[in-house]
Amino acid sequence: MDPLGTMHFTTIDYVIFALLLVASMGIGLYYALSGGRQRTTQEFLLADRSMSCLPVSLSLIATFQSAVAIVGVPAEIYTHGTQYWFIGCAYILGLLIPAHVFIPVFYRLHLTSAYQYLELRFSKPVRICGTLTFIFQTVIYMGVCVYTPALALNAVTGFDLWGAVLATGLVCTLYTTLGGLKAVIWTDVFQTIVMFAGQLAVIVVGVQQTGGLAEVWRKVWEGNRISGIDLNPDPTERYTFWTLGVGGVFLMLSLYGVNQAQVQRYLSSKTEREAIMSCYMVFPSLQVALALSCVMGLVMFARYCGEDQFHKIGNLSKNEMVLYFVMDMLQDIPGLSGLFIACLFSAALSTISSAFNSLATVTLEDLIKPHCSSMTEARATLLSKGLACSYGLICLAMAYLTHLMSDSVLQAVFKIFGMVGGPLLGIFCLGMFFPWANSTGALAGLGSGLAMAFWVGIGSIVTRTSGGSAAVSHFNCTAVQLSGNITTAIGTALNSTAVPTSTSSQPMGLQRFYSLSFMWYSALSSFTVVITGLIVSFLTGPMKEEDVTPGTLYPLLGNMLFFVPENLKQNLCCATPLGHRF
Ligand SMILES: O=C(O)CCCC[C@@H]1SC[C@@H]2NC(=O)N[C@@H]21
Ligand code: NA
Repeated sequence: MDPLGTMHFTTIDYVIFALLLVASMGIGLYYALSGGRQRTTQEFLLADRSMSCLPVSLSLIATFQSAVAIVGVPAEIYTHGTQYWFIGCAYILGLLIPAHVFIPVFYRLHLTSAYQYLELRFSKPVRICGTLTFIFQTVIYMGVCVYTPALALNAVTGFDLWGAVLATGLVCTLYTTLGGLKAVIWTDVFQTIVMFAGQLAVIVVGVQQTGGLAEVWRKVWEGNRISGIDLNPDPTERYTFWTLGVGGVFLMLSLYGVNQAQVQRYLSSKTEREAIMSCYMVFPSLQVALALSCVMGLVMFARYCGEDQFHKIGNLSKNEMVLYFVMDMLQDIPGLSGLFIACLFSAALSTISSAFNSLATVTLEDLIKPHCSSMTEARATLLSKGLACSYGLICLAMAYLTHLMSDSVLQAVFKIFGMVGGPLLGIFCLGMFFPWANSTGALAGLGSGLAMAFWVGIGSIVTRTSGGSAAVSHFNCTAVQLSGNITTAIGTALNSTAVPTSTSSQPMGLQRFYSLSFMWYSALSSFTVVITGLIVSFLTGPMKEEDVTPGTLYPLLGNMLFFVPENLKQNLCCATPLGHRF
């Protein structure tokens, strides 16, 4: 094992990587030539609303489990310990609320695009703004998802960067354009299995090569990587139980509650019950995905924390050192490094294919169809295929911009979701829970939410203080004092990889605002939307409940007071309109 760039793939590794691409293409072709042969938008965009909960739930996971998590989470655990694992607590409410609030409303309105809701509840301009916001968020996100695996691979194995980006982008564009949502969902199922297998392989081999479970646990424990629950209420602390467990709920709601890619999967289910079941089934698999990536970070720590190992990865970027670790573990076992490469690209493919398909859906449904209602079904389907294809090419261009991103892609993605997904969550909540909200209020709300989010987000990037630059903890995992020169080596390495330790004097005023943890962006921006939306609605004449389109309100109060008898609720304020019992 000598320095970087000399890790070679054997033929079998390339074969496994090629097999992943061929299998994905095969599924795409199968759905292009079977069933209705993708001749209607109902089939191309919604899989004929015939899906059952198992494939939908695996596709829901795959959509927001990209190479960013596969590479970024282990790097996070390695450098800062297991505090991040507490995001698992956000999955409970983060999936229960979508299952019992958002899915029933969207499913009973029989929508195709989530943003049709905004026109039904408010007006067409609100729908257009929602759609454009979603397109902006998704185009940036998928650029990061394509670039991350290719960049990390290239740095560690010399794997041709643009060859990988092109191969991934083109194969993905092809099978998404050919096979529609059915192909995207079933390739997601296949790719999720490959993702889990690849991570498991690294963990098993890593534990075995680091001296077994007991040895790994001892090193991890002595290297204080196991973080206890951090109840620090300071909102500028990057990851605490509050930023992850509570801030994370808003992040999950913006993704699993109102994001078009996920809503489309709920709508493709054959019944509302199947859609709700798929949301429930996401919970265990998402916990497994989180556990795999966290354990991978712990095994990586145990492997390299020793004084004799650290020099190998001391000067690598976070993402590169994860790939180095993987290649270090799997290099000598034929095919396993190919399996992990397939795992990395499965993560990327399953995310960007969902992005292409959802982008094509909203562009057709929200931006094109309303202006040419006379379009025939065949033309509409052809157009949605053309859209999926053109979004694929845009994605490759976005991939190029991504290498400007900050070192931690995980952090960059959380910021994108917080800054753009948060305001979208806010506008849907404004519509569903507040009957008085009108479309002027909704537009003002969305605008203020985006302004607030971009103010804190850009501010944090400009002043490079997003979420308080936590000090990088020490790497020694043995109680034994390190000999002089090695300590220097570790110290030097730390300086090159360490983020500047948080300044002793707490930042004040605006500086403190900019150092708000990015995990609070979703909550902050969605609250801004709701509060501004309500104020502007009351100022411009609030709507009356009877004027609101039926089925677009979620009787929050009515359902919270489920224990109050119906007749009493009738003459109170918040009767649950019969037939809309959620
Ligand atoms: O694309 C990625 O993998 C990074 C984004 C992660 C999005 C959120 S984080 C909580 C939930 N768990 C996941 O695996 N994805 C979503
Ligand atoms: Na994915």
